[in-house]
Amino acid sequence: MNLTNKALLRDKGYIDGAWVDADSGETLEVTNPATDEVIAVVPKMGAAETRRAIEAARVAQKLWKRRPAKERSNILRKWFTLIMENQEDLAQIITDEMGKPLTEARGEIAYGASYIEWYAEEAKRVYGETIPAPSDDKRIVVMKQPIGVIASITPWNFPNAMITRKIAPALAVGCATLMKPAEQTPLSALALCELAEQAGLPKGLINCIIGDPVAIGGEMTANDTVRKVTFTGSTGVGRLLMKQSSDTIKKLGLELGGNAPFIVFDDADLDAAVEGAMISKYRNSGQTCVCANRLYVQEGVYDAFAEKLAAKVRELKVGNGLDDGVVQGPLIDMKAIEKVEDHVADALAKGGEIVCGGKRHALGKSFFEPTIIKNVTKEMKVAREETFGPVAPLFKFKDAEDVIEQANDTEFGLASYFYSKDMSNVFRVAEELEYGMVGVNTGLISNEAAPFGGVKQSGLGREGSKFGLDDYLELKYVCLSEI
Ligand SMILES: NC(=O)C1=CN([C@@H]2O[C@H](COP(=O)(O)OP(=O)(O)OC[C@H]3O[C@@H](n4cnc5c(N)ncnc54)[C@H](OP(=O)(O)O)[C@@H]3O)[C@@H](O)[C@H]2O)C=CC1
Ligand SMILES: O=C(O)CCCC(=O)O
Repeated sequence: MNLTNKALLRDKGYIDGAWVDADSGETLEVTNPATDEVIAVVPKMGAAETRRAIEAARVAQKLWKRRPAKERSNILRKWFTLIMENQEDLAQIITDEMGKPLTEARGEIAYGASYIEWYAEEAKRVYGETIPAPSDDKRIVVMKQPIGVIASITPWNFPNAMITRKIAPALAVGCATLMKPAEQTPLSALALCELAEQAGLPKGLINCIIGDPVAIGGEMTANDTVRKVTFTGSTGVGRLLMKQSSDTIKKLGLELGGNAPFIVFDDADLDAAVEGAMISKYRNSGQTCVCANRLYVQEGVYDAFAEKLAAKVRELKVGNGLDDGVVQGPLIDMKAIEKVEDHVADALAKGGEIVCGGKRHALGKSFFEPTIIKNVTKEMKVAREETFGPVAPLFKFKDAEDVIEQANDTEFGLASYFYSKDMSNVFRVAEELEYGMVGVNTGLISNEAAPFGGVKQSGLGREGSKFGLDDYLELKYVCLSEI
């Protein structure tokens, strides 16, 4: 990897301010999915290292929570500045370890850093309240206090931003943290630790454990010192962590799977809808939990939308994310390719028709052709499961009632999108969609000022915005009585 700032390429875990190997000496290889090249070898840690990180965080938090909010804010601000100064190198690390095109990786660095900047500011605004008491001899004071030690587990699809979105609010309010990044993308996490250290974050407040997910997750959830587990990833693992956390009654933040509907009404601006679909569906090659998974197009514009979308999709350049002009990188691994192939084959067997793409890309490895399928029905896997790949299945619908029922017919409830110019339709549909987030006439909804999160089996809690701060705070009620 050809980085300007070589200090960013760390290949050890980070516990209590020290760069460390696994107790066992075992290691994991990090590979570039575009080339299959091994780009780093990192330690494979387990429960014992996790316990040490938790203890370091416990000790560090005692002092950190007492630091004035302004001091915590200044350190976070410095961290933000360092990240932006190193944006190019950090973006290259992302592209090398998970494949997304460099332009998207640069965007992720700015997006991830925006959560640190935002929470550096919000750190100073953790207001309590006084409440009028029901009797004259009492006063009710409500204070907000940091929860304590926070453990985070994050996925490979946003190796930087999913970490900062969790760690920044935690540190801002006075919590201490330990993180377990996905084993496919530990390098972005370690680079963030390096820059946090350079920003002056005291040791023990941020720790990074890489390795066996079952052992690390087991310790994080069983250990009483950890008061909150925050996770982004599949619903299956989220459910498991929730079960495991029940013995110690932890708070949970869960950002889980989605099955986002993207609805185009007859009255929509069709070009805008196509542009939104391109962003929402093909961003990160379809590998985000808010990616459009089911595209519902009203009868009157179905064929026109399919044609316009296909014209854009055929232009997408697939390849190594470091190469000029590439906008679609490889999928994360061959398991991901097999899932996408299975969804496409299932749709074709049940009457779906390929408009473009539909198979592995000629480049080989885990590259897949950007794909559109039409004549899709609710019996197909693409209707029920998150494909997590560059496949746009087009469903046809009659009217608003019909499409709302189909859109809500899923156990998931993360992101949803629709395009319409009729204001009465806009309000009604936005209210009726059972989702935590609704994009109206836009395919891109994520930013640091907005509450990101889902309903139903898409998770618990919100990340980003002023609401995201509350997830790292406990309310303490103090009752003052006259004597
Ligand atoms: N909501 C979202 O943003 C995401 C959704 N997904 C969905 O999940 C599917 C599978 O992707 P995958 O990457 O396997 O997602 P996972 O949920 O398996 O992985 C997410 C994180 O959880 C960790 N993990 C896995 N098993 C456990 C466990 N038993 N205890 C504690 N931590 C665990 C992983 O570690 P390790 O890497 O070491 O296995 C990783 O850090 C995707 O196809 C997609 O549908 C995936 C990623 C993000
Ligand atoms: O896929 C995810 O894990 C969610 C991140 C995407 C976003 O923040 O828009």
